Amino acid sequence: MQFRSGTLKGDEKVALKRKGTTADDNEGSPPAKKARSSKKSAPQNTPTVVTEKELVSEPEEDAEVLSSEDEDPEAAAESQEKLQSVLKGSGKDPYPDWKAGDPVPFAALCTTYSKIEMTTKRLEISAHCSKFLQQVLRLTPDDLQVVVLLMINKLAADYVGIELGIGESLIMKAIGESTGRSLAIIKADQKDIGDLGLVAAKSRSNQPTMFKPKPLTVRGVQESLMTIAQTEGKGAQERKVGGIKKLLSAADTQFAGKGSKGIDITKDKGGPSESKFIVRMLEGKLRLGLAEKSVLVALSNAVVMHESKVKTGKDASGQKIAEGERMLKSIYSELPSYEVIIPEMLKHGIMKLRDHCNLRPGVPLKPMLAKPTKSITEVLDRFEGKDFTCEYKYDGERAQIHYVSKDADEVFATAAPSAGKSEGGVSNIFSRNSEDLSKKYPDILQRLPAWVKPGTKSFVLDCETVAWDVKEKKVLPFQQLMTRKRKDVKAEEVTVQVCVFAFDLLYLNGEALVNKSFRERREALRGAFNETEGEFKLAQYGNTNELEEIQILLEDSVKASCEGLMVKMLDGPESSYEPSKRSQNWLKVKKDYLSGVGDSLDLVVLGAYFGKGKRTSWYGAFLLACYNTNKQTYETVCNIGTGFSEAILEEFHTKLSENTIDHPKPFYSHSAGNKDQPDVWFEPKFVWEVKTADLTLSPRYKAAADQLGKGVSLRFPRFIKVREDKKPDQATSSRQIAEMYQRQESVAKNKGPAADDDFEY
Ligand SMILES: Nc1ncnc2c1ncn2[C@@H]1O[C@H](COP(=O)(O)OP(=O)(O)OP(=O)(O)O)[C@@H](O)[C@H]1O
Ligand SMILES: [Mg+2]
Ligand SMILES: [Mg+2]
Repeated sequence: MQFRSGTLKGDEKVALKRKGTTADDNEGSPPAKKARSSKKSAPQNTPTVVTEKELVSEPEEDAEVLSSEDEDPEAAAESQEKLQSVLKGSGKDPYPDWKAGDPVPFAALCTTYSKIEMTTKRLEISAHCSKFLQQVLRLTPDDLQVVVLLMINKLAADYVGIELGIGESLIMKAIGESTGRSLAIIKADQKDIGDLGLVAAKSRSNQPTMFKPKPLTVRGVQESLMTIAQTEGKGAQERKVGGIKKLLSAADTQFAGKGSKGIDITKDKGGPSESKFIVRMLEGKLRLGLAEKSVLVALSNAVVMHESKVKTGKDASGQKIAEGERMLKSIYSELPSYEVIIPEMLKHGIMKLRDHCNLRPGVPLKPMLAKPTKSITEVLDRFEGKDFTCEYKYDGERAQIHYVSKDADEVFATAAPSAGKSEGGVSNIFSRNSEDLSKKYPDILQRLPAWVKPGTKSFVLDCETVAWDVKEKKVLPFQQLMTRKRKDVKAEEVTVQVCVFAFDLLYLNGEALVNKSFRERREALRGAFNETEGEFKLAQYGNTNELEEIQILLEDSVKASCEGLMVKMLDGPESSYEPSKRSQNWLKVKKDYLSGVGDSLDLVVLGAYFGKGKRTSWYGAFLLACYNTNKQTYETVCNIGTGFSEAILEEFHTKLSENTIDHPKPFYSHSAGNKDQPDVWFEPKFVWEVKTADLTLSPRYKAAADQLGKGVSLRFPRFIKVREDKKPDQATSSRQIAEMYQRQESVAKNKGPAADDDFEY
């Protein structure tokens, strides 16, 4: 098939492909230029004009716990006040039936979950959370940590690497076996109801019970989930099913024997059913509309209220509540570990946390992220009147290196399970996801001590690992890095050499540097390390505000096999390191930016279409989605069939077919139209990086539809690579897509489609 520029939308192209062509016909085709000209010549693709008012979206909780992107301080103050009035309202405990010192009943947590699920109002959600946590603090403070972790649907901090996310088929099997219903009936119910949690609740409430098992406790459930998550090896699946069955049999004892009157799934979203929430925890998604950030805020509120009641017998003042919230947010951004913070907070009080909890080697923090830009002129506009620096943007894998030498004074019991820990020090590499990469890069850890100057005893370093051509002495493309094994790599057997490019220093010799200016941090970085050719380098940079000079830096960076530039504020509080935040103070300029879009997207694979011709046994095209962090749903954004090699299609077929599900998940937001249904649906698991010519509004897709009225879709989407370092809920958010669309439209309006290009490759 010939690619006819300007006549097809990306999705139409996929549709055509399905009629008998192969997926990568267009390998190497629609370049940005064609796509742009197509936009001019295809007026039917011109997006509907959206008014300012429509663009004002609801404030959205970001997946990154703390990123309070562009928060409006006035609105924040107002909501603080409202929250306090809600909090101070009725003093009744949310769950009366538990005595001080008793383990927290799981039913109590489920009651709170259910209340949260019944409202969409952020303040009510926070209030329910906070009241429940206050009751935990008063009656069973020892369980606080477990309760908080379950509220954010985690079994442990990310770096521990324990995750749920059990496949539908195992869960269905366990529901069937534990309730004596056949798998066929469970499947039929699932088809009908579309929500496994509710299927479990229904199955359970219809079941006559012979004896009454002991009620579940929060701690007991957490321990069982942990065991299930950690089951590996021979017969693991059977043992997992066994574990789930046990949990489900002990669930909902308060409803047991009450027959179908127990739970009416049509009412109240199934109510506080324990089975429902257990199943959702197993699936890895609670779907309460409870963002991690809200739990953090509720926790700080609850602790401040509790402390005040204990000390003075009265409610805390609004000011105290606000102070507590600021304190906990700031602590958590440097030390994102409830396992460390909660015990210290219970021991010393929330306002004393700074004395006990600080950034520390061994506990990875969420990295600071950058905002995309479309051109150097945009950078100059944004940083006008400020000193900034332009660093090469290396194209590899983000890495946070944590190190404490064996003879340092600092000893932390909470370091991640690391290679070096048993010998006394800390020596870890963490991914952007806070996953422990130490087993992937033993060669880096081995060489590390040689890069450190004698006085450097401990540090946390932010850097990019890049594949390195030892012979030619230059950076290799990202694809080379991906050919490295991910686990159990032996330093002697490394085939792909890596060079570490360091660009920030967050901690040095016992002191956190995150609040210092970038100029100072860079100075400290220079002072603490020795560069070693091909092994360890500081990121190349130039400090300039001149357009032409930046242009040259950009060209040089590309010659050095980099992706473009990272432009960073140098001085003042704005140049501090902002963990987990996509900051205005870090801007990325990519060499191959496409007008109006500026960056690639990372999308979740939800479904696929079978290929045609010789590819009937593989998938030829895929349905992709972005993530709505507010609603915790996946919103479809395009069909894609371009950019795949045969080998990769074969590989994807193998991997994806293990994750098929019979019906789309209830948290998939997709078009209901018959012709828009993919041939197969998948569990949300894989994240792919995709480039697009531009964004357009389309009734077939749902991305950012809340903000824009209609869904956004991608034109000429093209597969770039698998994002192994991103989880589905770290995919590009609906809000980012709305932002990209708005910026594209404002550029189109002001200057015409491609008028702002000040460089081109
Ligand atoms: N000098 C540098 N300073 C900061 N980051 C750098 C630098 N060089 C390379 N990087 C990498 O660039 C990344 C940011 O740009 P990139 O477009 O690669 O982001 P991404 O991983 O796709 O994530 P997202 O699209 O969510 O921002 C950083 O996370 C880091 O891994
Ligand atoms: Mg990158
Ligand atoms: Mg990206």
